[in-house]
Amino acid sequence: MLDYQTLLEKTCQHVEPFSHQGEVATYIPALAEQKKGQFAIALQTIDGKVYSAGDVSNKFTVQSVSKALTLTMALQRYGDDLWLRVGKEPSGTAFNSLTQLEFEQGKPRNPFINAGAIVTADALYSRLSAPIHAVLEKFRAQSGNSNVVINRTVANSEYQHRYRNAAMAYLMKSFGNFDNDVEKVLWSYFNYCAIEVNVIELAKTFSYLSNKGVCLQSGEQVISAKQTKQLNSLLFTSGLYDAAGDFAYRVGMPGKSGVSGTIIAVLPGQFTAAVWSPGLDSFGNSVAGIAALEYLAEYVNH
Ligand SMILES: NC(=O)CC[C@H](N)C(=O)O
Repeated sequence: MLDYQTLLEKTCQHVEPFSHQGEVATYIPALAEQKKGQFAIALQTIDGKVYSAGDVSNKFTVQSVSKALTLTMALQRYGDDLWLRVGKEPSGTAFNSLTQLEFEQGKPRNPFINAGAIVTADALYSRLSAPIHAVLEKFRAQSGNSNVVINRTVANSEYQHRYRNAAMAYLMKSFGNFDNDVEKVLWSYFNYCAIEVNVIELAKTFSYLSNKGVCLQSGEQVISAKQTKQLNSLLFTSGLYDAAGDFAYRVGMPGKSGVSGTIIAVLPGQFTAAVWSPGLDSFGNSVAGIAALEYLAEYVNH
């Protein structure tokens, strides 16, 4: 097998043409300013070593990748009771689809589509006195960078253009699956999405997913080894929305994507990887990001 550093550099070369493909997200105006043609990749192995290549110092907002961490924090507090409010099945619909929610009485299919993450944010809101601060602090502790911040421009832009997410949240409220003030919970959700990192920080934040629930930076047992397996299974079936099957087939690892063009991928017992490239396919997933992980997957043992 190639050593990781060489592999990441080869991956960068391989995906260069893909990094110009796709479209940057425009439905959040502040994200529309991202430029295509950029690419970065990092991974942290379970012995704590970090490898990276490409535009490594570039910052981006985590977007829906935050859903994996907020789900983790909700599982810490609710355990399996969380599943009374959100399902575990793949949705087969877009991340921001409303239709299923009406048919299924306001219970979102899974915690990774927007509706599921918003109801998870509502659950967290009930248990935390300062939820935005708590999630940000978690990112800081697990990324090993105490200076991680929230991009206020992106958070405000998302809140201003919140119509679809607000529609989902109010629909859930109408079905009785929402406990707190909708606007306050939405604001917290957008702040989680607007946390800003680089690929190294992001890979490190999710090291616990490849390391039986133990964060390599903080040393904390974040969730149990069993819950980690369960969370990885859900990422495998639903982390890339209605493209989860294609991603599973091409990459073969649990993953979570975000509309800033970032994706994390987990190889349990080996490493957590993070990629970023802003050009998105029609499912809202990074074109070069998926191509990179597909390439990487050919060279690693799993
Ligand atoms: N897929 C995503 O990354 C979506 C997250 C984005 N903040 C939204 O709510 O629309």
